[in-house]
Amino acid sequence: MNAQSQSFVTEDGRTIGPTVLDLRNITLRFGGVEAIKDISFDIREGEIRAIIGPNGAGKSSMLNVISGFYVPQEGEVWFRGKPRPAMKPYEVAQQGIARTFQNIALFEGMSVLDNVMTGRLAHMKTNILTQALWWGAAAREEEENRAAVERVIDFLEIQAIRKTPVGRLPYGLKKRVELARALAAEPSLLLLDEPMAGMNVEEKEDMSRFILDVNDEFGTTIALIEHDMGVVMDLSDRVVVMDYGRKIGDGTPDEVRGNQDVIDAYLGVAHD
Ligand SMILES: Nc1ncnc2c1ncn2[C@@H]1O[C@H](COP(=O)(O)OP(=O)(O)OP(=O)(O)O)[C@@H](O)[C@H]1O
Repeated sequence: MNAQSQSFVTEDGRTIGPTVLDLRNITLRFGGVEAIKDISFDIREGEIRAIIGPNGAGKSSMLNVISGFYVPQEGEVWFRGKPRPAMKPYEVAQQGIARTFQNIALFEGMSVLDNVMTGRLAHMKTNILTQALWWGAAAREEEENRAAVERVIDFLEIQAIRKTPVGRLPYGLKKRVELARALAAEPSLLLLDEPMAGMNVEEKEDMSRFILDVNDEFGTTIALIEHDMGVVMDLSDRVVVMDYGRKIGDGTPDEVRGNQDVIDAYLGVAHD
């Protein structure tokens, strides 16, 4: 058994499983700009893994590599023990990876329920032809999709707004609906791009609780980008720190807090 297939226990007694996603020597360029420079790190089953760093460090680019939106020029993405070929984002979604976006990407004119329902697209197997030929399968699938969506709506406590058009909701609730849509896909790996951005303290507390509950109840592995250091350090099992496209730190919140490169580059400026 190699190190990547072993489990370990975190500082607060949580068991983290084997490696789900292994990023190996990833380099991503946009023309002359190297957004990611030779970065390697892994994400393990059941953990909450944060990616932090100053503006422009390359965090969103990294999340886009993981979600299949960008294909790196160098390096490999290994998923569940196999190198992942270049894939379309919907193929990545079919592998059980779902995400939310830095700038909310919902259908503003549609109801909360319909928005969350779009999260089931990766699960929809029947097409118009099979629906016409075989009503039974289509009806069963529709029922499963509805049930999954209702579970998520209950879990995230958004029953009261299920019929409300998303455009009428306050910002914090929109972020929660976006999380609901990602969860409706029943992902095994959930990617959250700044889930607390623009939220007030109360909304951040709610979102933190939901993220922890998702991880706890469904065992969902979570990778998140977040600027609020308090939130990151409270939520995460392990943290990767990026700066100017490079990885400058990787470890538990305590290890990262004590890393001089991180203090110099980032934490030191904002936090004592
Ligand atoms: N589509 C793109 N085309 C060209 N350059 C890009 C593109 N996306 C990102 N970059 C550049 O890559 C670098 C990393 O950007 P990225 O958005 O990944 O950083 P970030 O850490 O997520 O920043 P922030 O915290 O501000 O969101 C930046 O120099 C950015 O200008």
